[in-house]
Formats: sequence, C-alpha cells, structure tokens
Amino acid sequence: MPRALYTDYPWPNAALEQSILSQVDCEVVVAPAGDEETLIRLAADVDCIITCWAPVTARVIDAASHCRHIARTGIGLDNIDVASATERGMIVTNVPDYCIPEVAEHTLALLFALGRKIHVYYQLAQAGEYNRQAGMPMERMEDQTVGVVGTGQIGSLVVERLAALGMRVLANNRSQQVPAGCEWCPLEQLLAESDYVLLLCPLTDETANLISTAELKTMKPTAFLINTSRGGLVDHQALAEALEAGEIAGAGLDVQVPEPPDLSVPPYNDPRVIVTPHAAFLSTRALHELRSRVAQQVVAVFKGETPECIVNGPT
Ligand SMILES: NC(=O)c1ccc[n+]([C@@H]2O[C@H](COP(=O)([O-])OP(=O)(O)OC[C@H]3O[C@@H](n4cnc5c(N)ncnc54)[C@H](O)[C@@H]3O)[C@@H](O)[C@H]2O)c1
Ligand SMILES: O=C(O)[C@H](O)CO
Repeated sequence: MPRALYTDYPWPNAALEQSILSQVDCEVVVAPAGDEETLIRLAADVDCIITCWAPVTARVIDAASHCRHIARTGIGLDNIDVASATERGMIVTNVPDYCIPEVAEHTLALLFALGRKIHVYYQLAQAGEYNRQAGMPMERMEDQTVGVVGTGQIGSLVVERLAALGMRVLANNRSQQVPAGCEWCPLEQLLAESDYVLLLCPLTDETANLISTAELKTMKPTAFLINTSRGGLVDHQALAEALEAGEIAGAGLDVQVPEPPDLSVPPYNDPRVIVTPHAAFLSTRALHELRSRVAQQVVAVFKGETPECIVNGPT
C-alpha cells in the first residue's frame, strides 16, 4: 500500500483530505515533529511527502528513496530543495494561486493600519487612553507613494488596488515588466521615495536579506516596511537597529525568522511593529481550495496521472 507522509499537519481535522485520499488505497503518516532527523527517519518508507512548513532538505530527499512526489501545501517553495528532488526524479508540486486576494488584502490591511495609526490608537485605547494627537503626523493616502518589490500575482493585484485608491505606485520586479498602474524603478530609488515598502517577491538565494542595514538607511524616516512574503527577505537584527535609530517609522510583519519568532525582543516587541502570525493566506475559501487541491495532486500521482502545478518540469 502506498504511503504519504505529512511533515506537519496544521489544520484542525483531516476530513477534507480523507474524503479525497480515499480514492486511492494509501496509508497516511503524520510526522510527530518537523525536524530534519525525524523526517529523515520517516521519509525512508514513503511514496509521497506533503509539506506545509517543515523544511524538506537535500538530506530528507536523499533518505526518501521510494518517494515520487513532494507536494507543497502553499505557494512558496523555499522550504523544499527543489533541485535535489528534481535530480532524484521526484515531481514537486505547489498550489500557486489559491490565496492571491487574501495576501493582497492582508498587505493592504497592514498598510492602512500603519498609515492610519490604528495600532497606535488600539494600544492606547486598551490602556484606557483616548488620545487623538498620538496618531500624528498622518497623511492622506492619495498623497503618498507605495513601493512594491515583486509584481507577480500578488504584487500585481496589490498594484491594481493601490492605483484605484489614487496612490502613486513604484515597482521593482526582476523581469522589469510591471503591471499598469505603477512605474518600474530601481530598488534604491523605490526605497528612497516610498512611504510604504511592500515585499512581495519569493525568498531565493538572490533575495535573502534583500532588506538590510543599507536598504533601511535608504528609506525615509517616516516610511513603513511591510513584509507579507517570507521573513528571510529581511535582516531582522538590522530592522531592530533601524527602528531604534529612527531610520524608519514602523513595520508590518506577517512573516518572520524563525516562525514563531521570539516576540519579547526587537523588532517584534516594538509598539511600532504590527506582527501577524504568517496568516496572510488564510480564509475559509483559500484553505478549502489549498487542502483539496493538494490531496487531489497526491491522488493523481498515486494513480499514475499527471498532477496539476508541477514546478520542476518533466522528471
Ligand atoms: N504570507 C503568506 O501567507 C503568503 C501566502 C502566499 C504567498 N506568500 C509569498 O508571496 C510570494 C509571492 O507570491 P506570488 O504568487 O506573487 O509569486 P509570483 O511568482 O507570482 O511573483 C513573484 C514576483 O517576484 C519577482 N521577483 C523575483 N525575484 C525578485 C527580485 N530579486 N527583485 C524583485 N522582484 C523579484 C518575480 O519576477 C515575480 O514577478 C511567494 O513566493 C510566497 O513566498 C506568502
Ligand atoms: O506559501 C504560502 O502559500 C503561504 O505562505 C502559506 O504557507
């Protein structure tokens, strides 16, 4: 009987997956922990690895000698060594488009919260203080500039929505092709001119610590950094130092390093920083789509069919 290994299973129940996986006779194993040694031990005996958060490293892949398929429950592929899997002839799939509106909305929610100082008023009100002045200075949104780094699916939707609000939008994308509603500009200029810098590019070797000391110094002291992509894009020690030095005004961080981070230390405990728990992708609709499509991909491979959303071409 084929076996499928969940490296982690973050959902409250498995009824949705069970109803789909029951199309094939397979045994499902859930790893008790997502560390490398546990996964190496369990991977030796499975035909498929399904991962949400746990890193599927080259060592795990080497140990998975019968595995044909690694399924990523999500868009980002930064926790899978896709090159090693491809070398070993494994199919790697993801679900590239299940939560585009959700992440765009979450990004905009952080932008509005920071710009309208909702976090400042909320913290004061919780402490019993009704203090209008504490939110100043505050600017009209349409007088401000947003810089979007990465105008793929999510970035493009964010640009469209920001342009509809009448905001000036600068964009930096590796391909230099950017959607209507924004103007392409070099990263340094984007950082220097934006009131909000939004990070929406994938985490790769090239983008790791994309925003560090020099980039933060380039930003305006009144500007906000918003990261809804991957924590590894930002050097968080440098961010803590930039906040301490007053080099930027605040941040919205849906993603951190590690996850969960130590919330008791800077930059996470800074009242100018809004932290959300890697939740930008969440909605009832997105989760249903994500979970069911991953289970269908697993079934397809077990049936000898081609699953949707193969990211590593013919193997
Ligand atoms: N917080 C969440 O819950 C959540 C949910 C889904 C996705 N994500 C993250 O969002 C990322 C983006 O998703 P997407 O669907 O828009 O991806 P996408 O592949 O459609 O777009 C990414 C864009 O970034 C650009 N890019 C790559 N390297 C760049 C660089 N060095 N500088 C500038 N641009 C660069 C690419 O050209 C591409 O246009 C994912 O990789 C994932 O990590 C986060
Ligand atoms: O990559 C994604 O889809 C989200 O970050 C959730 O894992």
